[in-house]
Amino acid sequence: NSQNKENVDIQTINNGNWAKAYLAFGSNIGNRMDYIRQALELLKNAPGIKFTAVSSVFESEPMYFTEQDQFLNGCIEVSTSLTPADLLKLCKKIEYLELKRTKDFENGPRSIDLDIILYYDAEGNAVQINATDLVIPHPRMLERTFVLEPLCELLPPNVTHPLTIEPLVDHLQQIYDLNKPEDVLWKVIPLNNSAKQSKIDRFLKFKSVLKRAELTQTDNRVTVSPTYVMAIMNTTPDSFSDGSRNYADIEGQLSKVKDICDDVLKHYENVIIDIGGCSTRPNSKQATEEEELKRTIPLIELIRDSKDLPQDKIILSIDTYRSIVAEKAIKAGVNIINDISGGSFDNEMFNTVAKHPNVAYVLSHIRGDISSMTQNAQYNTKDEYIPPNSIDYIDNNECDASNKYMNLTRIIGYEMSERYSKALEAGIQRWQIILDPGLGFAKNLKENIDVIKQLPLLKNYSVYNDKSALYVNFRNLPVLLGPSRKKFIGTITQDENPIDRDFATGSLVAVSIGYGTDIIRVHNAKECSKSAILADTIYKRI
Ligand SMILES: Nc1nc2ncc(COP(=O)(O)O)nc2c(=O)[nH]1
Ligand SMILES: Nc1nc2ncc(COP(=O)(O)O)nc2c(=O)[nH]1
Repeated sequence: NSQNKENVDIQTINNGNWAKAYLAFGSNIGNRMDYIRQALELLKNAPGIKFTAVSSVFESEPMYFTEQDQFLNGCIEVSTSLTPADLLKLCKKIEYLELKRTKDFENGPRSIDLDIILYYDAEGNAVQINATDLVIPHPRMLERTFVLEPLCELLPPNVTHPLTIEPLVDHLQQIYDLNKPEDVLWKVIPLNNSAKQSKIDRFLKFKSVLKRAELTQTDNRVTVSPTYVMAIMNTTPDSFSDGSRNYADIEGQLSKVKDICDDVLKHYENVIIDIGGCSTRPNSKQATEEEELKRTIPLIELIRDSKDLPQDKIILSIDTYRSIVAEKAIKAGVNIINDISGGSFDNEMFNTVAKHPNVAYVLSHIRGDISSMTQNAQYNTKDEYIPPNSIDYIDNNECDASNKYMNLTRIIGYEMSERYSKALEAGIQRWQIILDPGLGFAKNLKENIDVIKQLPLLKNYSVYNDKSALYVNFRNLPVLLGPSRKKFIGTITQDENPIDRDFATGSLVAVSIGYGTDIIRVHNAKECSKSAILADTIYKRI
């Protein structure tokens, strides 16, 4: 298939010398995530292999032989100097020798399965093989959403199947159009089991489908699974909204945590509690690291030690931009690092998160730092959304001033895609990442409103960065919004005092869910959970 200039062709992605292969992994026995991580590690360290990208992880219904447990599936992109036959040998060695897989019968349960799906030679031409032990392209890939969905996270929409010459995204859509529920996957974010928690696999789970928007008659991927409520537990004396004076009274905080759990678990199966020991209000005085640790670690330990809290329903998050605080909080039992700085305030943050692949990471958009972000809120946008002029809306903005940006989401999306690429370079896995466009961080009233209204665009954003030859899309990445009690609400509702903004925040919770947010971060968990469950009932039940 001929590729014209602005198309992204495999050759340019393929850094010119080695071959490029796409593998699919699957596991449905034991600690599936562990098997997958071990297989990735073995692959990464194998001679003749260069890891270039890993997709999200999905939970899928077993196909063909359905009397078995659900699988975890995903895809891997590698550069390789191995021939297809040697690459197959390596996969088998990893499956059977290293990870002691036993194959009882076709399509039966397995600890790990590594399949070669596609293989492109050094010139970027798709290789076809039809041997008894190896068929490339994989003969059953076009009937499997658990292969095509992760593959479409790694490959731009113009990449076609070598035999059908049809775009992979179209093959995937054809399966979805059959409307078989078992084909719709759960996108999962694996969460660590700290010693005190039950041993079961823990995940954040999101299910999305393509839905035609009545007004625009365009198809957008929308989430149809329940929203996660992230309840704010600020332990700072000056946090601008709940002014909790009782940050030193740790028993008092524990009882507040109990109340939050009661309030949210009345409507949801899980509750995320976001513990913050250092205010991030614009121009606020920053607590020292030592002070932040004192305010947060003991509380995390107390929560995780508490016998009368529903541990397997509580997901703990720490709101910090400091890598040391993040590391200690993970040891104390948090599952999510919520970093408002997108890893830009502390050069060690990405490396720290990369060491814990079963800890989720909120990658937020910001410009400048706590004291300078308000001056950085200039975005030269126009109101109408003019999509990028390349295939299927792949942006290719060079991030220089000369470019006439058309739209806020293209600016924020591009800037987030750069942080995303840096995070992956540092070894963070795509499956760990939650996106947050950062309401109130280097944004004025108009931008905050536009961020919410353009959420469907951000969730479908993709960019091919000419400089880094990197294709990035945000497909299946969950989005978190934190509108609660913020200044832009007070400006519109004329509520000077943040504590008076809860009712308005409740409205904004519903609006945010309507525009597709997957996680909502709120102060008043009791009242906002009601807004959330109401909005979920309207917008998210298919
Ligand atoms: N959901 C799901 N179902 C499955 N059924 C059969 C096989 C066997 O695959 P093979 O034909 O590539 O060995 N793999 C899976 C899988 O990975 N996920
Ligand atoms: N992920 C995320 N975290 C945040 N932490 C603090 C604040 C500032 O608000 P607060 O001081 O009321 O917590 N806002 C966010 C936000 O919007 N997103």
